Amino acid sequence: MRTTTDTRVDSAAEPETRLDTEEPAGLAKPGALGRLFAPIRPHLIACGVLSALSAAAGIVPYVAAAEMARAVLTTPEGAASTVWTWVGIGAAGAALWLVLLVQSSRLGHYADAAIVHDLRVRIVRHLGALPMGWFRSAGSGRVKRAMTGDLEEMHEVIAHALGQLTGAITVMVAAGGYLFFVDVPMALAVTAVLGLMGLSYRVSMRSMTTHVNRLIAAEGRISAASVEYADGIQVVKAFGTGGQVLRRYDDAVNEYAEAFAAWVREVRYSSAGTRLFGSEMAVLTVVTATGLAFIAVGSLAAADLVAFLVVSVGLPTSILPAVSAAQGVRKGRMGAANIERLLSRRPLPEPGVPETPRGHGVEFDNVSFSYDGVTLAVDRISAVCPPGTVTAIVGPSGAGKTTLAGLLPRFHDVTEGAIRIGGTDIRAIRSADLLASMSLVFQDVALLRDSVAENVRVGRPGADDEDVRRAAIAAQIHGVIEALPAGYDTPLDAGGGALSGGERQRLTIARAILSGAPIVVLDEATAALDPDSEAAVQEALAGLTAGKTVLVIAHRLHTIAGADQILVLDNGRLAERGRHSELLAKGGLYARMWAAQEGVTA
Ligand SMILES: Nc1ncnc2c1ncn2[C@@H]1O[C@H](COP(=O)(O)OP(=O)(O)OP(=O)(O)O)[C@@H](O)[C@H]1O
Repeated sequence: MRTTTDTRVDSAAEPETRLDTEEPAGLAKPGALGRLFAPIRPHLIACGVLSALSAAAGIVPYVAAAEMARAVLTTPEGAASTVWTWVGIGAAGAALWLVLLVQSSRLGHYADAAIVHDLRVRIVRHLGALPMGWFRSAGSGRVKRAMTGDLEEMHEVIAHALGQLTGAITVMVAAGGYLFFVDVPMALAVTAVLGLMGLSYRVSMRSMTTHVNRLIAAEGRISAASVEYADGIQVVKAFGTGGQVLRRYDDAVNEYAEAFAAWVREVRYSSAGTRLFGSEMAVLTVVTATGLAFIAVGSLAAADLVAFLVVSVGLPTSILPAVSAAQGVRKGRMGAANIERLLSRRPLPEPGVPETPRGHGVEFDNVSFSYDGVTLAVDRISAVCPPGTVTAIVGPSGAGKTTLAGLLPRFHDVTEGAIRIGGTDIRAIRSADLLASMSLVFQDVALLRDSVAENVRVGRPGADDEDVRRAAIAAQIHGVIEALPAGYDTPLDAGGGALSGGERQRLTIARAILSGAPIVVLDEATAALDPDSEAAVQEALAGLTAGKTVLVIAHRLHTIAGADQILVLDNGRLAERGRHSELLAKGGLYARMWAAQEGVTA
């Protein structure tokens, strides 16, 4: 079965599946940020206004200091009252700066909490409505990125970057205005230094998107190679393929380092220019040199130079946060684009007027399905699976067994034909009811980070401890659970911790038994279990499947020799159908597969 948690190295190596037709991260319709932030626009505007006012108030103490100096230096005798007035103005500015800063930060964080919560709920609801097949194709990394990384970028923009940007712009305008008011030629000299800083910054950011996308792609390959290594560690160790996997990891790391080095190489001069022209040292040097020269020729008063020294030297420190804020906004735009793309994925269509199936027999009626719209993974298959019978699906690897079985719980919707349960098209059944009507037991056993009891109770939330115990007994796992350190209360990690493969599978069988769903879709484990475990699993399955409509994807034919009907798939088509003895007598594909397996196992 092709699943996201398969332990096969080859499947883990696939960076993208053909189903996942998303554009690369970050390349999306512009304006995503604005659209996602629409519900909190009034808050953001208020936050921006408060940040701007706070930044303007923050300039006042500097201006006050400069004005005091000018007053004292130009008219020392009558300066006292002017000085005290500016002391008052400066103090009021400082107090206002603090109050407004706290208010704008409070508002920003409030808006942030509201929108991030809103987006989280929307994402979770949307993920709940997406077809299961999407999760299998996109992988857990995509889901994790939307729930964590992309949302963090949003937080960065709302809670920090917007305030920093508006603040920096206000400082530039307010302080610049004051400096032009004091002396135009000097103000032009300061503008020239800061202009050079802006120019260098623009040059260094010219090809940022290209470099960032290259880095993101390399990062993706590094994490794919790490997951591949961790997921396939058993195969890697057993077959000594570690070298090959590690080489892929090395290549990805080298590509990342090379991408980074290329970026650094390209921007080394422009970045240095940004730092140099954006430093207090540069502004101080230019202001002092130009100011003294102007004083020497009599075009500038010494008092005015003091004003420039007080106000302009602090400008780079106020403006530089805007540089990182601008980057934060860029990243936020990428995160918003990713979230918007996820939210725009088509959910599983729900029926307008849901129907209730009359019975639990399953019928595949001329069913076809294609992942890529070109090749049919399932090609016009018809079969009837009456209630209380076992239908086995067999066939070579890639024949379409997993795909066909996955169409029943609507992991994907059929491309053509129909699947019916109790005579009702599954697309006319509410998806929650559809899933409640079946137990899915897959080989990539999904366990929760919770106690053993809760892991079984997932089958029927609200079931009491006695029901859980009875299900565990029927699934032949009760004895194993009792032997665990804390019995049913033993915590499990997602991988199942101390439980063996067979035990983990029996735990999910217990879960399915507890659910009591009338249809069972089962993917038999491909990994060979030891004879004792296999016998226990088979007994557990007998407890699960009695009286149900059972569909089993079988890899080891001897386990389904007693099935009521066997569908033999080949290349997406139904090659043969019948009971074990009939198919053997036919001497076709099934008989050949049987001979090959018996030959191997004999
Ligand atoms: N998510 C997917 N996206 C695109 N193609 C897929 C996807 N999953 C399976 N396929 C393709 O569909 C075809 C049928 O695959 P499927 O996994 O159903 O076969 P299978 O009989 O279950 O194989 P196996 O026994 O190896 O699990 C194969 O050609 C496979 O490459």
